[in-house]
Amino acid sequence: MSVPSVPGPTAFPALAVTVPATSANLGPGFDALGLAWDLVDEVRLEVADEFAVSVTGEGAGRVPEGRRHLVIATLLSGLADLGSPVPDGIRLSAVNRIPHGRGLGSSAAAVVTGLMAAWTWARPGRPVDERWLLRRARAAEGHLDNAAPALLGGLTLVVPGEDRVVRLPLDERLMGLAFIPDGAVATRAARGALPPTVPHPDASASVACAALLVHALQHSPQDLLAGTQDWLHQPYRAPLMPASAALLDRLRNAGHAAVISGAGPTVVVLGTPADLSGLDEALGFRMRRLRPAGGARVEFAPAHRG
Ligand SMILES: Nc1ncnc2c1ncn2[C@@H]1O[C@H](COP(=O)(O)OP(=O)(O)O)[C@@H](O)[C@H]1O
Ligand SMILES: N[C@@H](CCOP(=O)(O)O)C(=O)O
Repeated sequence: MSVPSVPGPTAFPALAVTVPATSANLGPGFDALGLAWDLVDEVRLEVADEFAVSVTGEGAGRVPEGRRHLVIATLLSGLADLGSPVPDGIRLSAVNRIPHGRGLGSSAAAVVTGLMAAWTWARPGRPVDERWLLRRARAAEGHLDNAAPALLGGLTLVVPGEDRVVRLPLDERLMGLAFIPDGAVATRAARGALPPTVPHPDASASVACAALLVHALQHSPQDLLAGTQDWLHQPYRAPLMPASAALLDRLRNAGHAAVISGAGPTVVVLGTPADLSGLDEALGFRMRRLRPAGGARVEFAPAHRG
């Protein structure tokens, strides 16, 4: 079946999409909890005669160009899924701030960007269908704990077995401090390091910690250290990121609620401004203060000139 071509570029207004970085897992909430941060990718998209990609910042010169660029590939598959005409070309220009392969949800941000644009082009004026977007994001990513906060902002919980998400309140004092290493670890490789089963005591301790973590994030920062213990993924991934694992241990032994962000290798310390003050630089890591942020936004943009 051939896809109908578009009547003309004016059918697809130029779009500006912003999507935040995210920390998935947050310790014991593997594939379930996620938090959006004020570190944002900005992408401008418009229909053109061919596929053209221009990236500044993170991933510049390294991400695939043309149809294989993750935002464009997701946008095209989203349009096709919605039964929309698919353009012959797209011009994408991106200002990327989310580092790639560091556990801060860059790929989920790219997927959410493409899906938000697809929805806006295919269903102009209609509020985004959250279930559709989450279903497509799960198909692309395999898990929803990054895409959910990237879409909705704040703290989110993925409902098990469903393409549904609950947005949770967050203590207003909560902040993060990221230690971002120079080297990347692909999420796919980090998922490959996980065992098929875990001991029952580890699973039951994780349930208690995940529940305590939600309580701590909502009302009780003093419980963050106890609530961020993890037995499900961080220990198994430590050999892939020894410097991050060592930093994690050092910070936790000093009483800080440090976790591996997503699949790593970034380490994020959660806490109030007072909890995070006085934390020192770590060799081989750059530090970035993070504040919780809102979710994805899409706006009409002026057409490209020249
Ligand atoms: N903004 C982007 N534009 C194009 N490709 C991207 C973008 N962000 C991520 N990617 C792709 O996703 C890969 C990183 O994904 P992943 O291993 O899941 O790590 P992360 O923890 O950063 O999401 C990059 O190497 C790149 O191929
Ligand atoms: N739950 C996932 C989260 C991956 O997050 P990312 O930011 O590293 O892509 C996992 O732990 O595999």
